[in-house]
Amino acid sequence: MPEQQQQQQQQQEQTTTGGQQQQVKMVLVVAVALIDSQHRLLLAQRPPGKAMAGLWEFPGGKVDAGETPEAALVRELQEELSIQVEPRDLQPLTFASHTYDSFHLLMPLYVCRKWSGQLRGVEGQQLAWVSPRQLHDYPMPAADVPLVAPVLQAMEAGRTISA
Ligand SMILES: Nc1nc2c([nH]c(=O)n2[C@H]2C[C@H](O)[C@@H](COP(=O)(O)OP(=O)(O)OP(=O)(O)O)O2)c(=O)[nH]1
Repeated sequence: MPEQQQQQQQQQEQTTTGGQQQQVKMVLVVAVALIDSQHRLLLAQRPPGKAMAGLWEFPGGKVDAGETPEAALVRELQEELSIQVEPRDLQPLTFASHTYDSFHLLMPLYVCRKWSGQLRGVEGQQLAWVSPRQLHDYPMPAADVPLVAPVLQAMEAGRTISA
């Protein structure tokens, strides 16, 4: 095997088996940019007592073992917001890949414009419907910052399509 290829393989093995490299705890979270007919985005505030309390995030949560990201998101939206979403109405938009102090977050972000049910914060979390202009007034977790531009684009695209 050529030396370069051998080095690449060794690097891969170290990353996947732990080898000499530092182990990374990878956390898979799935989240949604829920956009309503007035082109506003739903943000949820992280409650007191949790990590990053007070920051505004995209609704969602951890993907359980054996679950697809879409199934996890459908479940989380039912549990957190009491709404029903069809997997086909979840459009992949972008993802976050961010290293926090104690874990690495990998978070696919979907856009959803269609749901049923009466939306409410089931866990008592504060919710806000936010216009593109207001979005910068809502402090978000570090991982979410690079997602703001694509989300704004999706909000604007919806406005153009429905105009
Ligand atoms: N749902 C969501 N989570 C986010 C966003 N940005 C971000 O860094 N996260 C982080 C916060 C948490 O560490 C993790 C979400 O998992 P979670 O909601 O199940 O975790 P949690 O800390 O609220 O609660 P727990 O179940 O671990 O007690 O992802 C976001 O926009 N939406």
